[in-house]
Amino acid sequence: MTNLPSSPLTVDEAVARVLDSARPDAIGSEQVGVEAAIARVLAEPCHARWPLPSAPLSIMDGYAVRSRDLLEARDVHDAETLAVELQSEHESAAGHPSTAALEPGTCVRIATGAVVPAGADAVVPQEDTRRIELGARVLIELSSTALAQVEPGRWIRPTGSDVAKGELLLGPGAAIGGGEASLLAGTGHAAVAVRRRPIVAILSSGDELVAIGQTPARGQIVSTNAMLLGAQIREAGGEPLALETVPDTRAAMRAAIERASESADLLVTSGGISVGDHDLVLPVLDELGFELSFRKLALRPGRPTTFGHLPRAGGQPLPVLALPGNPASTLVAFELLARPLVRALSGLARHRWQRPRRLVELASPAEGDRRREHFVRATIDAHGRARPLAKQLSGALRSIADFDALVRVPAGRDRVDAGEELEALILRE
Ligand SMILES: Nc1nc2c(c(=O)[nH]1)N[C@H]1C(S)=C(S)[C@@H](COP(=O)(O)OP(=O)(O)OC[C@H]3O[C@@H](n4cnc5c(N)ncnc54)[C@H](O)[C@@H]3O)O[C@H]1N2
Ligand code: MOO
Repeated sequence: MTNLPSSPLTVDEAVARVLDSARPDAIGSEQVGVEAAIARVLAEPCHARWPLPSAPLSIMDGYAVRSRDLLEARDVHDAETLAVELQSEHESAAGHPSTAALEPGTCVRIATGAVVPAGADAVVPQEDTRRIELGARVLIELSSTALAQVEPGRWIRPTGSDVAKGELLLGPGAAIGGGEASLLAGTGHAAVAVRRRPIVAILSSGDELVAIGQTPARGQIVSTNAMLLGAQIREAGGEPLALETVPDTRAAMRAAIERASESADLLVTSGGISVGDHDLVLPVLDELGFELSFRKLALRPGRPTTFGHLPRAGGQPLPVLALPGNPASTLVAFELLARPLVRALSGLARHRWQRPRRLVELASPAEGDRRREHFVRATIDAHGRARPLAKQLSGALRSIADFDALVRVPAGRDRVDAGEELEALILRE
């Protein structure tokens, strides 16, 4: 049987315990196409298979030149402008490099992104030139600006200047977004090894719950927590596994937990974790050999939040976070405890497990709690100030809709006045 600790843990202590127990290495990886890797976590180091750019490329539309010619005219002969012959048959366009080497005293037309031909070592932008037609010949007159600015390498991206061949692109734990996928794909990775998404089983329980779409009878409510948790799990990078809503019977609860234990990397339950006669989550977990880590937190909303591990024959123990059923308690306790755990299990680098926190000024007062830290749901206005929602009861659906931040009112403060600054977790910008 589970022993109750004398004083509840603080949120920070509880988060540390949850994260210390995380075993990300128990979750494997899979090979996916690079586009499918977006929003996933890289599992292995990736090195560039070729340099970028793979040849010297022009940064400007203009003319590829030999800088020696221009520097000689400028520095030796004091020329203010210089006309060079255009090799009009050897244009270098993007995807169509010129194959001819540039002769002294000549230039070729070059487009942005096109390969600089052999012999050329600088580009002169088109706007610093004038085209002169002399019968069949075309001369390009390079202006005084062009002469003043020219130097070897001017307006050219050298081979490997973006990425060298073999360079480490990204390491294990990197979060892959569009930019990272572009870097990988552009250097030869059409497929990459990503971490498997942790499977998070969701179990909601309660005889009062009816399915979404049904009209609840008196005393019944629509079961919304599984959907809420599904959204939070996906946002955290996990894969939700929704178990059916179970009635308040030991047999049904036990069967659902055993099913979760077969395939999940984490089990999150909502409801049935308080001290009522019908609160069966902990008794059933105990029947199954639950190893308790903590049973209660100095957290509002979310006081009865419970965490521990269920042994599994021949495998890693299953971490179980039992969240209170009140919707705000479910949301806040998931955000504070389960989200960092899902991110840890997903293989993300440690500094990305928790949300960044920042100080916000209150635009209106926030209510506190004598014994518990209060995570107040608040909107953030255009000036970055936090305005707590009017309703903060943990059972109020109004208290979890249309807010931007969780503002942290320390335990022991009854009220914090407008104008004061508090730490906040920004959930949406
Ligand atoms: N004597 C005590 N009573 C309570 C205590 C206490 O310390 N001593 N703690 C209170 C606190 S704080 C909370 S929070 C709740 C938590 O209770 P449970 O986790 O056991 O949750 P339930 O009783 O099952 O449900 C609470 C509330 O949430 C609604 N609910 C449940 N599941 C869902 C769902 N899937 N979708 C939407 N809403 C759900 C449920 O209908 C209840 O209204 O305990 C206090 N009591
Ligand atoms: O902790 Mo309960 O979650 O306040 O209502």
